Amino acid sequence: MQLVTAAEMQKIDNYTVETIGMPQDVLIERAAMAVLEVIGAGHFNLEHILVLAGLGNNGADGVAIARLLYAQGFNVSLQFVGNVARAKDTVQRQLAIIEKHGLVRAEKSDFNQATLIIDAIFGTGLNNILPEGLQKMIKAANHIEKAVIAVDTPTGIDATTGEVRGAALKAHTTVTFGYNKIGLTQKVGGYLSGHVVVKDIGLLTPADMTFSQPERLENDTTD
Ligand SMILES: NC(=O)C1=CN([C@@H]2O[C@H](COP(=O)(O)OP(=O)(O)OC[C@H]3O[C@@H](n4cnc5c(N)ncnc54)[C@H](O)[C@@H]3O)[C@@H](O)[C@H]2O)[C@@H](O)CC1
Ligand SMILES: [K+]
Repeated sequence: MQLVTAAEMQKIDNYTVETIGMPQDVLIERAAMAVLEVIGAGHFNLEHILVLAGLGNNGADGVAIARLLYAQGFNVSLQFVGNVARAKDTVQRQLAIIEKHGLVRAEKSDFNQATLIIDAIFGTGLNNILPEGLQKMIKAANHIEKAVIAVDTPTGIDATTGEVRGAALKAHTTVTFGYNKIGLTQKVGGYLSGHVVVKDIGLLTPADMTFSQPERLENDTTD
């Protein structure tokens, strides 16, 4: 299996979108569909699904996931973390769709009511310690031990090193896109990611791509 750093994943994302010309919204839709597959295949309690979304592409995946769940008739709440006015274009486009679709954003989340939490706050774009308010929220969410599915990476885990950036939302399952990330296999990140499922969403790798960590065979147990 090939493991990648956050920077390598960003290079692959950029190549797919900028060089190949795959629309980002297509990748977001495929990412959301991949997460729905994992939700459907698991034994999660789907009575009340809470989607926590950030302001970048990880958040855009989250809005698309909430929309697909809503369209299937699930009881879903979508809550943003951060000021939506500052969200990336990809998020704004997803928001414009759900507005017409009828899914209303929740102003405040009730963790106690949720039977499943979808973590789409930060993914491979995480580059700093989490804001203090978010750290508090994450610690409170970890405390009540709800089932969490992380989108691409658990929020707060550095995808390259597996270190916790202030606080991290513990996942039961992490659905990661394209390649598994080194940080989801090492240190605390390995534990907090739970069961990691790698999903193909149509990302394309440049032919001359080099990776910092050599590919390992599935049954290779050497370090
Ligand atoms: N780029 C693409 O083409 C695709 C990206 N995808 C998703 O997009 C994610 C990466 O998206 P982004 O690069 O937009 O990044 P994120 O959505 O992970 O983060 C959003 C932004 O938050 C800011 N940020 C980082 N750390 C912060 C901190 N500690 N406190 C406050 N703000 C902080 C950064 O400006 C970052 O770009 C992936 O994990 C994946 O889920 C998928 O939708 C597939 C396609
Ligand atoms: K996430």
